[in-house]
Amino acid sequence: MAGKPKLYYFNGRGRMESVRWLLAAAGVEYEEKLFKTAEEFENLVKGGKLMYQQVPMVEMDGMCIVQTRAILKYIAAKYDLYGKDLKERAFIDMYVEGMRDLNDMIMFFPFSLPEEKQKNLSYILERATERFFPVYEKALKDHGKNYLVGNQLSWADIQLLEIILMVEEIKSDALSAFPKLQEFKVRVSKLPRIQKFLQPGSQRKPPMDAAGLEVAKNIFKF
Ligand SMILES: COc1ccc(CSC[C@H](NC(=O)CCCN)C(=O)NCC(=O)O)cc1
Repeated sequence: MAGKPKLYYFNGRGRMESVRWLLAAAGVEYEEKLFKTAEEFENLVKGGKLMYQQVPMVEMDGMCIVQTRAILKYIAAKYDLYGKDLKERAFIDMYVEGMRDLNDMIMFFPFSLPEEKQKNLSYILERATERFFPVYEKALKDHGKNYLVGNQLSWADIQLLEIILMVEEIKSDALSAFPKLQEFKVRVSKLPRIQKFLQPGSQRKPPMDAAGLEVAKNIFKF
């Protein structure tokens, strides 16, 4: 019997948070190997398990999977969160890739120069509310079902809830013009596995703060 997946990363969201969300939505328990220092990370690199000497890395099913998209695709396919056919999979990919574009803007925002923070924040919110959220609002409206793709929960729904909550951390009323997204957020947040992941004390990580940023900079030598 294979053991639980092991997630190798630092104690922050970074590029691993979407993996945490997807495993939680799949109902899969996992262990975290959270390194705190550059030395610990270098020892992991020396151990030879990192194909490109980079993390995130997820050890599962006898593999050391690296590259966040590769990890997410494997988990989505394995746990029936990747649509029922190629066309559904294509829509899931289109949706999650757009969400990744927005996620990357938010993920790297803490690295903004002080004099650019306000400009960058405005840019993130403009893109979220003018480019990305309208796509998912329309998709929910046109599809007329509870989920973005097909008639069951998929990776795209999990990623959408994650990005909605991240944008609301920046601007709490970000969904004010998106009634379908508001309904979606309430509905998906109530799914038992998601509800459990959203509870305090879960393996979900908080937004990056100044201390966490310094840890990441020290580990990865930004
Ligand atoms: C707060 O947001 C972040 C974003 C990224 C990171 C660093 S993730 C670790 C990095 N991995 C990658 O760049 C993977 C890219 C694959 N396409 C890493 O392992 N850096 C070490 C190195 O590149 O040598 C930390 C906090």
